[in-house]
Amino acid sequence: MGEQEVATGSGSGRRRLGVMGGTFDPIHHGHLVAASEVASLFHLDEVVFVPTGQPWQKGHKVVSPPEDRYLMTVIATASNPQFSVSRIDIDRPGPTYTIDTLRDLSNLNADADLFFITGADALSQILGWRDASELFSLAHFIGVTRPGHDLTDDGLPEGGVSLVEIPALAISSTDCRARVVKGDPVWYLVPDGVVRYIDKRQLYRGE
Ligand SMILES: Nc1ncnc2c1ncn2[C@@H]1O[C@H](COP(=O)(O)OP(=O)(O)OP(=O)(O)O)[C@@H](O)[C@H]1O
Ligand SMILES: O=C(O)c1ccc[n+]([C@@H]2O[C@H](COP(=O)([O-])O)[C@@H](O)[C@H]2O)c1
Repeated sequence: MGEQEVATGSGSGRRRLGVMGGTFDPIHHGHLVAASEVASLFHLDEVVFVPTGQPWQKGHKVVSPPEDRYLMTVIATASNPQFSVSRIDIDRPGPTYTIDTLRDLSNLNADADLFFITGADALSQILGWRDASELFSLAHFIGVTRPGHDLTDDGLPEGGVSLVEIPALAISSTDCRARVVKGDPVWYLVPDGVVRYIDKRQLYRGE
């Protein structure tokens, strides 16, 4: 894709599918704003949220069951007709690698160009991901600003990555979990339905 086509899709006639991968433990407004901003800036037709199955780089941390993270993602995205959620990573056995996510999504969406959305922190780790050099042939990567992290495409293939500034939300899942442990509110950091779901399932209480 040329620069103009990346930005607007002009001339390709193909569907433009955003992919927002994450552990989403829990999903919060930082994730949702990132997806919404990129959808608007890059004229995406849809953004599919893909909760990880087994996030291998978070192996040292306790991660909530995939089904809980999937359901919170469904609850958080349900009201936006442009957003959907995929089970592909939670249904695939073994550790989750983005190379598999993108291969599966491109097989399922042969009519679409893929745009993988990632925060500045994740983007800076990408060269350590499995089959990193192949990732850029399957999707265009869009790195978004995140408070506390430098956004850079140093070392990444030219033309394979776009960097965009989005409204700064200093929210992390780590902080949301810590707040629940302390009994502090997570209202307005995560969608209302996610606050209720965390409470109903008593998530993060034992950490
Ligand atoms: N506040 C935010 N602003 C922009 N991007 C974000 C923000 N929070 C998360 N992201 C991006 O969303 C994707 C999924 O993130 P993830 O589910 O690991 O959330 P997290 O808040 O980083 O979680 P944790 O604190 O548990 O590491 C990553 O690409 C991450 O960089
Ligand atoms: O492919 C990899 O090796 C790889 C390593 C770490 C993270 N990722 C992906 O990056 C996205 C954000 O991951 P995380 O762990 O920050 O929630 C998510 O889609 C992960 O599957 C991918």
